[in-house]
Amino acid sequence: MPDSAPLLLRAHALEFARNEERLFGPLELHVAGGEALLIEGHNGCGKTTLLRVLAGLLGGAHGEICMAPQAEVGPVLFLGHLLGLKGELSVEENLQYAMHLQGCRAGTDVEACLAEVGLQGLEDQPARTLSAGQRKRLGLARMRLLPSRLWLLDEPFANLDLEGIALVNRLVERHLAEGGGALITSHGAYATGAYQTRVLRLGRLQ
Ligand SMILES: Nc1ncnc2c1ncn2[C@@H]1O[C@H](COP(=O)(O)OP(=O)(O)OP(=O)(O)O)[C@@H](O)[C@H]1O
Repeated sequence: MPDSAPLLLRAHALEFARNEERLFGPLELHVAGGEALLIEGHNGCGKTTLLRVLAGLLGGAHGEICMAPQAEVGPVLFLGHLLGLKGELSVEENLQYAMHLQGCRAGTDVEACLAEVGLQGLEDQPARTLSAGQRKRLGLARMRLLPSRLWLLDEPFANLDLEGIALVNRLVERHLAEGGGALITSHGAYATGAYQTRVLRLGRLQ
């Protein structure tokens, strides 16, 4: 990473406990523009919990989390197991709704994002009728569409076929090339792309 790359996220002495039992930490981590941090570890080691804490979706952690100002880098994008899609809205309406709330990345639009993830032709289909892999692809289209510089991706490869896994890697690579950053959880069953810059292994650093 160039020294001048802006820091998107930094956590210092970050710890999380449940029922007085420590799940992870204390951790040090940071992600700058152009970087991907892969968070690895076995099932149940706390990867999703860490991402939810960083996204501000789960309270109760100790330590410091510093985010780049939203005015500069847009809202944080969190892609979780629950994709936050509206089942009664169509594929296209889901993206239009998200864009209405959060805006659009420069140089793209709903149609281009749907084509990019292979959902062209399904624009009018209600999201609730999509397969698990198609739903994940719609989540990826939204990820590409919104103007967020920081991506928090929880198991983005789950439910995808091989071509879908390559698609995730392509989208991340392009995001980094455009100055974005990403934290990506994985239990190690999938190959990440050449973009991977650093690995944080939960369950070993503690
Ligand atoms: N809401 C909750 N209440 C109580 N315990 C929870 C809750 N959510 C997660 N846990 C527990 O916290 C631990 C970490 O869960 P987490 O989902 O963060 O793990 P993970 O590393 O993402 O796992 P996986 O690879 O299976 O997705 C697990 O033991 C889980 O049972």
